[in-house]
Amino acid sequence: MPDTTTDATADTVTATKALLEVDHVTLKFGGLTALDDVSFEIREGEILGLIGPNGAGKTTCFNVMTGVYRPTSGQVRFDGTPLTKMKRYKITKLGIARTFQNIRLFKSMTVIENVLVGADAHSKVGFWDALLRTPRYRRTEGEARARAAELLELVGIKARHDELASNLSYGDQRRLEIARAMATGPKLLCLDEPAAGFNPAEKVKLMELIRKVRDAGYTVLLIEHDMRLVMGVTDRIVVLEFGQKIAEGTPAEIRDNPAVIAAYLGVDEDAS
Ligand SMILES: Nc1ncnc2c1ncn2[C@@H]1O[C@H](COP(=O)(O)OP(=O)(O)OP(=O)(O)O)[C@@H](O)[C@H]1O
Repeated sequence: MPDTTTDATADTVTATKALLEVDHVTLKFGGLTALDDVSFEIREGEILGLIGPNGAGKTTCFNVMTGVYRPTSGQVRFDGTPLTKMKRYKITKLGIARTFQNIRLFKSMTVIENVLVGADAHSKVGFWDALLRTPRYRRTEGEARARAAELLELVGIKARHDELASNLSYGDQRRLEIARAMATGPKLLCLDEPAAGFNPAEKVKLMELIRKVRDAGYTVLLIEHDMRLVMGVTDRIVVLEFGQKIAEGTPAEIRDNPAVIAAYLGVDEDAS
């Protein structure tokens, strides 16, 4: 686990390649500029936090990265490939997965079935293979189940694989959402406020899980309101305010940044 508060670690992170690049992205909703010439990158293997006060543009930025919105100008590149005109399912196939602020599970399916739905999005088995239950289909299905079980193990809910998703606690439903997103085989996992509604003990467990996910080889983007969680788990942080990037750096740098403090305290930077 890298200690990202040291300069040496910051240098190490700098040396890794950019997995996703947000390049001068502007997005307008009618007269409102939700993102204003925003640029930053997510580096392979890091946990990047995207923070900012309410309405700063975090979700919009997330939606641009995952193909929900197209930027008015600028470009997003993933592994060097421009995403700007790509359909959402193609973006998933390229290797970007996300969870949602409001949990979106199939509540009447079992826990493992929810993960298998995610895996299906990535499956190479065709319609006829599935219909005729060909050996190729059965082999693939077996592999998908084993993989789904591994993911449930990773997020800590394997013992409950046969339960209905609706029977899980709120915290475990969020864990299941993460496992389902990981089942699409992403390189980049985007978590949209995963700690919403969590108590402090659940937040500590979530931090452990996020680190575990990164240590398993994923790059993680985290939008989160809880500062303690963001500061405790990320390698770097990008801060938005009124659609503009106002700061970028390690948690220690962000904590001491006057523009960030002013944005969060709601005071005028010049007056502070
Ligand atoms: N679909 C939309 N149509 C019009 N305006 C929108 C739309 N989505 C977001 N906005 C506006 O864009 C700005 C940025 O919103 P966004 O939801 O990205 O902020 P946020 O940082 O995620 O906020 P929060 O922390 O409250 O979730 C806000 O002023 C919001 O009202």
